[in-house]
Amino acid sequence: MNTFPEQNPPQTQDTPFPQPAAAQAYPQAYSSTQTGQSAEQYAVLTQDLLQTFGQKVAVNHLNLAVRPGEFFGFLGPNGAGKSTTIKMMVGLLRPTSGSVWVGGVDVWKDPLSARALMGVLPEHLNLYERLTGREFILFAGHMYGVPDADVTRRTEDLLRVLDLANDADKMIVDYSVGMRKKVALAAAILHRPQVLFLDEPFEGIDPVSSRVIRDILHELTQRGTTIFFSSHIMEVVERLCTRVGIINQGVLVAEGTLQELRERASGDDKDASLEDVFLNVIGVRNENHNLSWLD
Ligand SMILES: Nc1ncnc2c1ncn2[C@@H]1O[C@H](COP(=O)(O)OP(=O)(O)OP(=O)(O)O)[C@@H](O)[C@H]1O
Repeated sequence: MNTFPEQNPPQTQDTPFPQPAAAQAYPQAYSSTQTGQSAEQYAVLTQDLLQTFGQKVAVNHLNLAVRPGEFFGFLGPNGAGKSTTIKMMVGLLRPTSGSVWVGGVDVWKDPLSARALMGVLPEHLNLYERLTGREFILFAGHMYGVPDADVTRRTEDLLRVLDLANDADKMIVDYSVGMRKKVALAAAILHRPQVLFLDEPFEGIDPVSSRVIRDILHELTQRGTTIFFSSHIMEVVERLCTRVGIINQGVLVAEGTLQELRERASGDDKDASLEDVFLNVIGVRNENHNLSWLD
């Protein structure tokens, strides 16, 4: 009996890249989730995840397996389905069908246990605008049941390293885009989550804070946290990620280490950048992009 698909469905678009392969990379994940045996071996596991909005298939039978401690970069062009996938993974958007496990917990069957294991920086930040930055981070720590003394100490540490200490007593409504993102990030990591989901964490962040955040994320993975993040910034993904998945039109079109993706997507060009690989995988061709009316 094998009801689980071996691969993601065929791509809707003609690309030079072979079929992706969470199911090939981690076949045991997919052979035994049917019997409920192996989800706990994975930090994040999706099985046949589908999301439709009317006629639009935003995420198309996604099968993805992320191992504990991996730094997984999730790439795709605008509208590819990254945020929709992350929302289904973290319990913000119920899948049309399919399953998601985080830390072995079925997110849609046991959402409270799953949420306790994760930290989330969503695409659209929904912050308590009338709290100060410090109050918001303290509040998040208490919500996750972190002991009082730890909440206080970690909050002050995070405010300091994220360069928010001078604005800690200002209300969030008066924060800049980057400051809001940093305070949301602090709230997402204070309880030392097992799995951290970040949707575009570097958007609107200055280079100094960007470096600090990269260092914090690296440190978290060194200490066992799994990170699943989406980004359009190829250099950051290239520098940080141990594995990368590329989604296009809701379909996972490539997955692997950077080296594997380079070899598969760019043939002999072993020095191809992630940007080259990305453009190759999603099938971008060199076309004339001139605007004739600018002449
Ligand atoms: N609530 C919704 N209702 C209808 N369509 C939606 C909804 N949310 C997302 N979509 C559609 O689903 C597709 C995937 O959107 P999604 O936000 O997941 O893309 P993305 O990869 O995160 O894009 P970006 O990089 O631009 O943030 C898009 O076509 C989008 O218009």
